[in-house]
Amino acid sequence: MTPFVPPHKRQAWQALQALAQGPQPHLRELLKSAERNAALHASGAGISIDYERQRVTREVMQQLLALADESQVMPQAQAMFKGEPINATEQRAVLHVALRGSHVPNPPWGHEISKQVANELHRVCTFAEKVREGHMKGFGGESITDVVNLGIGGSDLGPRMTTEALSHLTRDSFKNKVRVHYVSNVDAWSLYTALAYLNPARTAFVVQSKTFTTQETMTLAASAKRWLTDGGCPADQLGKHLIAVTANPHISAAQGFTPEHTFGFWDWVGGRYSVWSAIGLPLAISIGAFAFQDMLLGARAMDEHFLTAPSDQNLPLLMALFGIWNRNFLGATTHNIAPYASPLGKFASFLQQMDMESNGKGTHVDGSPVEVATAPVLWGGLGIDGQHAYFQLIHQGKHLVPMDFIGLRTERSPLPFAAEHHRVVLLNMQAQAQALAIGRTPEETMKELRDSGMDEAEVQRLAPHRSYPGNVPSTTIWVDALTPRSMGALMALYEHKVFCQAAIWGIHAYDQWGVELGKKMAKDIEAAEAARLKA
Ligand SMILES: O=P(O)(O)OC[C@H]1O[C@](O)(CO)[C@@H](O)[C@@H]1O
Repeated sequence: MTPFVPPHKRQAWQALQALAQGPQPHLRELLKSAERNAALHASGAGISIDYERQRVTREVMQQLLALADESQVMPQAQAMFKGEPINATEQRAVLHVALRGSHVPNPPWGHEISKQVANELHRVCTFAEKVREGHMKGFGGESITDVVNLGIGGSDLGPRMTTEALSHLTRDSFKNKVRVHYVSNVDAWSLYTALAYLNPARTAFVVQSKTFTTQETMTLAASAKRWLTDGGCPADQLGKHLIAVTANPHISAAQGFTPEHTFGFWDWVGGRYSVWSAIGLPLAISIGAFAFQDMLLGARAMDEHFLTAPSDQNLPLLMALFGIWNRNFLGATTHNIAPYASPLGKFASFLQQMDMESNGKGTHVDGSPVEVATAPVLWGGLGIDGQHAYFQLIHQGKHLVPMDFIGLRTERSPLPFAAEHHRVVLLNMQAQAQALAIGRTPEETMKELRDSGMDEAEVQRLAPHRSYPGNVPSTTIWVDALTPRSMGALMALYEHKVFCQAAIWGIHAYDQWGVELGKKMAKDIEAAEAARLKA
């Protein structure tokens, strides 16, 4: 690879700047070309994207793709898949992709890693099935019926989000006798409300922490042990109720977690990319080992698509490029994620960590300050609910908010009238995308008001309030149906999008030094307080 050049010094970046400063056709104009619209679609791994509502002309697309080339995005991706230490500030490889490819012949990351991954995956899946079948017994010999996940950030958001997205698939499963709960917040109410109706004799805790030093999680784990002993569990039987998932098993072992209840992963798995590892254990308990492995296969399918699809058909790369165009050239400071499928209610929260903890950076890989914008503020939630809450701002406010609409082509809920619900959901999604894109001019508004019989003075008074500037860019992401496989592909799509953007911005996506200062200060305050009490 050639020496690092900051993004704004690259030829394609400068060409894009010139294009952005020139006359920009409104989406209303761009969308008139049926030929253009027909070309702006791509698909792979069971997912397709429609991007005719991005504010891109042929010239812009050419330069965006040239920028990806000039930024050596794909050689950087190959370096990641080969296990090169691309997380340079922590001197680590970044191999979450290996977690879903242990079956791949001749893996670029090497057979040894695949072997380790396959072994641990086997342990996780076997254990998850044992719990689901009621063979995990508590101190009184009764089966465990409730599993409480204690973890935060990447040790919570991935399994929590996917459990909500996919557990409906297993609701009727005769095998699953176990409910899974999640507690991330160290606020006592959070633990109290999760435990209020649980029976200590039938409850197990999965303490998930890559480091096994996170203060919030360790505080929750200590209280969980206390709750168990207060509930009658003899101290020497606590191990029956405690499971550790960590990359630091020597720390969990020192705290009494047994080897058979300890599941490992590796320092080359970033917390926010760890749901594919043993961190997925509560999800596997919830949806079953088979479905969990299916999710891994979906992610692997997206990995293959990412590595092999040509640039102009490559979903993660295209989504990264639209993000760069909107952020760096059209000046959007935020980005909204709007799933139109209620099981994806926590998807935006999951992506917030993935995107903002990865790319909320201000230093280039060579240590120089970044002079262009990096990750936008990513936010969102279920589109249907957003329509009746914050979409007002997106339609008429002063922020430009590019959007990802996520829709399901088929919906499989067992309600007999589900098709009617799905129809209403999808027509709303399509209407919002179109309304945001084309808007409604004052002239069109006046005509509509006049046609409704309104008198002219009222037409003049109301038209400015009832017009819409439009020109809000969006991508519509179509998922065939919500299954473990498509979920895996969708998550991996965003992971690689984040990777591509970091590769173009020239920043490290896989460290998170920004979160450390606050942690250190909390420790300093704690130490000062302890010293004051001792004095
Ligand atoms: O799994 P751990 O080590 O408890 O860390 C939890 C989370 O905390 C962070 O380090 C941020 O503080 C995240 O990156 C991570 O996912």
